[in-house]
Amino acid sequence: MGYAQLVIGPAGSGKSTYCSSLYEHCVATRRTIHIVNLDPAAENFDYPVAMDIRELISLDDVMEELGLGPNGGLVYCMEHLEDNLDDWFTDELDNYLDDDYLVFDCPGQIELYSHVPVLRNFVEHLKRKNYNVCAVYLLDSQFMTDVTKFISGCMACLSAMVQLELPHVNILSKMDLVTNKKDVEEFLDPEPTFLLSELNQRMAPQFAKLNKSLIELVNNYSMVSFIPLDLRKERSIQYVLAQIDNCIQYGEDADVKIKDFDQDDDNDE
Ligand SMILES: Nc1nc2c(ncn2[C@@H]2O[C@H](COP(=O)(O)OP(=O)(O)OP(=O)(O)O)[C@@H](O)[C@H]2O)c(=O)[nH]1
Ligand SMILES: [Mg+2]
Repeated sequence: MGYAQLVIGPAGSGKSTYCSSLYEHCVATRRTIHIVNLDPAAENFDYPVAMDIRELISLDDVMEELGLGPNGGLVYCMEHLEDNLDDWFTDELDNYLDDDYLVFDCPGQIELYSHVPVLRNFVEHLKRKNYNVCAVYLLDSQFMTDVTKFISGCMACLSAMVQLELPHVNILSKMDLVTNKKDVEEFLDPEPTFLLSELNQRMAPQFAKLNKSLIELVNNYSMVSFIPLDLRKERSIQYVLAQIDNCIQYGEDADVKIKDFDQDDDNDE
């Protein structure tokens, strides 16, 4: 059984930075993880890149040869990855062991999470290869200071969840930039009634019915819950990682292995 995090979220929400901090955390705690770059437009990396979509296809070539812009080019690259799941990607995956832990640093284009089925098929492929997969959705805490942004952030997140049908952990990134923690805390695990009254206050009366439906929708998918992440704090990274590990049942198997190992040791004596 392998383990995988699919790190997703809007452009600039901090996905790649999260991946590199997670990598450093794992080095410090002597844990092995491999970070995979799935963003054909990425250029600089603060983590060692275990697999790289840019080895499969070049965004510059695609844009030049097909006359596509950066976003169309990216979608083309991702679809090319989809077409190569059974060969290039499977070959790459074969370099890793059954119990390895992979973290996929995804591009931020929102269409990948709303209606382009590439990531969905990518996840299905990982599952077929016996990986436990968890979606890690990053939302920038800078956009969490008022209820309308919160709801729109939730809707984008929800559309990703409906697409991917994966267990997910929602993270509020860049908490170090939040000066007034109180403003954000209101939105970490909010009561639906609080959200509704905030929303009604913000918007004209004719939206009351729509507001109610929106809050019900977000609430029914039980996804209005975010874990704050402050990358300056080791404890914060550790907590987030523990939640994700729990989601993909990572620790459970590891415990069994340590026990097996100890027993072998005993036998040797
Ligand atoms: N202060 C602060 N800045 C951050 C944090 N995480 C990311 N940033 C900054 O936010 C910007 C975007 O971060 P990235 O990690 O590249 O975001 P991304 O989600 O990978 O972006 P795309 O791949 O373009 O979608 C960079 O300037 C980062 O330095 C954080 O925790 N704190
Ligand atoms: Mg990135």
